[in-house]
Amino acid sequence: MQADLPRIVLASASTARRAVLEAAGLRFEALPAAVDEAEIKAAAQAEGIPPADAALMLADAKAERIARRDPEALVIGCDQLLVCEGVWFDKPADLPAARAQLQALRGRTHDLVTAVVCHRHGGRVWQHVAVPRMTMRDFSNAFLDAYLAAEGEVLTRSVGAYRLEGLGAQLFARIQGDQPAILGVPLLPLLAFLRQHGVLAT
Ligand SMILES: Nc1nc2c(ncn2[C@@H]2O[C@H](COP(=O)(O)OP(=O)(O)OP(=O)(O)O)[C@@H](O)[C@H]2O)c(=O)[nH]1
Repeated sequence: MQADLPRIVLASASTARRAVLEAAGLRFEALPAAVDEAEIKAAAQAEGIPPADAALMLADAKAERIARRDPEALVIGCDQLLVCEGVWFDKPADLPAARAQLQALRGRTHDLVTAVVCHRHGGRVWQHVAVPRMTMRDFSNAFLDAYLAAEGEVLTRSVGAYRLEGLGAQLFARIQGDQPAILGVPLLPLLAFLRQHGVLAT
């Protein structure tokens, strides 16, 4: 790698996001951004801010937090909101909450409003929002309990209380959108920006 390329930092604690970018061959450092997401989400909803703008606000907050430490770095921030029939869902606190959330989502269609931003030299230099649309089967409680038992606590790290890249695929009747965006990173638009920004080989 040439010496003058910027350091890339992913402002995220998400193991799925990290895995998507590592698998795509990106070399970066992952640093979690200590941002009060719940507070920003609650304020955005109270002000009637649309989900895509709220997700961008959250992604900006994470990127800004990390970018302050090194203005030269290219900092990637992401955020994903789940919206089902106007209701915003969050990562479930525990397995019982995951069960309740999956019961609320089954037999319905929800959007994963997925924002990614890049910050450098003190400001946002790029942004993108992808909105995969997920239609869940009306699966049985027996199926649901078997799924929760098979996956366990890891489901509390996902906004939908599922992992598509595994057994979770059996929860769905239809998926509109690409898998990296569903896992939390609109990958191809981000890679295109990084090439255009001279960070990746063309
Ligand atoms: N493994 C997996 N994770 C998913 C899936 N769908 C959503 N997620 C995760 O759900 C989380 C969305 O919540 P966010 O608040 O955007 O991210 P986070 O986990 O808090 O991580 P930060 O980037 O540090 O905010 C992300 O970690 C996504 O990777 C999926 O199908 N599989």
